[in-house]
Amino acid sequence: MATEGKDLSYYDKSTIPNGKGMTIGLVVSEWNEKITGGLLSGAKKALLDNGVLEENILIHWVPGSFELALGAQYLFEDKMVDGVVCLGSVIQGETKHFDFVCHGATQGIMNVGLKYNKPAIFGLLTDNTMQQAIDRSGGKHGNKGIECAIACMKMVALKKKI
Ligand SMILES: Nc1c(NC[C@H](O)[C@H](O)[C@H](O)CO)[nH]c(=O)[nH]c1=O
Ligand SMILES: CC(=O)[C@@H](O)COP(=O)(O)O
Repeated sequence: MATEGKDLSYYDKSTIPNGKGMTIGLVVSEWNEKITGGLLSGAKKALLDNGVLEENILIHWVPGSFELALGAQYLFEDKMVDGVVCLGSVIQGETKHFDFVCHGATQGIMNVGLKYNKPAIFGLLTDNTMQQAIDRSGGKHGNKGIECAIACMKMVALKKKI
């Protein structure tokens, strides 16, 4: 199922663990800041709405999506975070650069979560157009930031349960 027809902002609150004891990092790309700022707003609100204390939400900006994984690694290495949500927006330009940024960011985010055995959530929008990015960062398809914050909370809770 594509994003079309899915509301990225929807979640069943009854399935969300209480976030009171969780510390969550939000690493955000400066590139396409209007888009990533929307993702950040959604993610932060979702965490707060489900019990995560504001002082336990650690927000850090990195230059671009290619740096998201290293930003997450800094948090895993130096802070007692339970999980990190990586938020970025890559929009196709004239060249193949889009492919390399997306690939590098994707592999990096996956690998850092596996390395630290903690959730590093893939909040990267990889869009053909700015409108597609707008639609997925609080527009007609909802907010990928909300989806990713909820995914992070669920994975943190799962790790504690196992
Ligand atoms: N074109 C986009 C970029 N490019 C920058 C890279 O992410 C990286 O910061 C640079 O190559 C230096 O290492 N980043 C995005 O997040 N979105 C883009 O559309
Ligand atoms: C994803 C990118 O890096 C891209 O926006 C850069 O644009 P271009 O491919 O036209 O150089």
